[in-house]
Amino acid sequence: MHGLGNDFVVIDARESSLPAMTPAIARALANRRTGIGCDQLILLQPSQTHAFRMRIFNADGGEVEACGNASRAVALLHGEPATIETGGGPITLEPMARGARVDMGKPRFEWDAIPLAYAMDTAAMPVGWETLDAPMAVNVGNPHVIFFVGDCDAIPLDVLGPVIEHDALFPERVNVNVASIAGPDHLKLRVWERGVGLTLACGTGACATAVAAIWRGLVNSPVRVTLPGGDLEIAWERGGTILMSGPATESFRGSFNWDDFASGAVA
Ligand SMILES: N[C@@H](CCC[C@H](N)C(=O)O)C(=O)O
Repeated sequence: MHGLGNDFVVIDARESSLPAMTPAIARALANRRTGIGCDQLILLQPSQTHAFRMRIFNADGGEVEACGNASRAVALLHGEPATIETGGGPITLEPMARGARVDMGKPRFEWDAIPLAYAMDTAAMPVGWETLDAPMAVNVGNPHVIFFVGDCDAIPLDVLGPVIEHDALFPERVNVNVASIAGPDHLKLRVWERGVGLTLACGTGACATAVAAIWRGLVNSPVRVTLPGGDLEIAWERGGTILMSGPATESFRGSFNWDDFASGAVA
């Protein structure tokens, strides 16, 4: 499945049992040369507390807390409204024609909730990397840092993204967003995703960037966020939860031999 070109292998194990997923197996499945190939591996499993549980593994094999685009894809797959469990907290899915609306929960702004390595004002961080400075950090289930720039297409995100992702300021690493204000209700955004790299779209990046722009009074809610893969609409009022709406697509259904990946036969 994919959301705006951010693509996923979704394994539906809600009614079947699987051997334990490991970072090595996730990495092997995500490998575009020798595996199936995806930005994120999504594993659906039973939940004790909610309709089901969505686990997310980045292409580097690391398990993470949230994925906005996959949430819409999973809403489409599930086909009816549901509140589900994720590592970043419960989220509510509402499928729509060719996509979904997702209540992503409340953003967090405390420095230790991002998390950062030490205390600072997360709304105007006194830090910078080359031409990028004074970002805002927001946790929307997963950690994001957001830079507002004149022209986000002019930023060498392929160079600065990995440097910022791995900076010691971010003990759990970070997703790096560069955004430009395209109008009072419109943002343009590019994202360097933690554990993946440049992607065509990042749903949580769009949520975090919209929240940061609304917080700073740069745009109104709802705001259209244009990513390289297409558009999302994000609505957020101070104190409230984030509503994300946009498309999702099922590309194909298939099967694979688990043992090929588990044994290391497929790197
Ligand atoms: N593509 C995702 C975000 C996936 C997780 C992220 N790379 C992280 O490490 O937190 C999205 O659509 O939100």
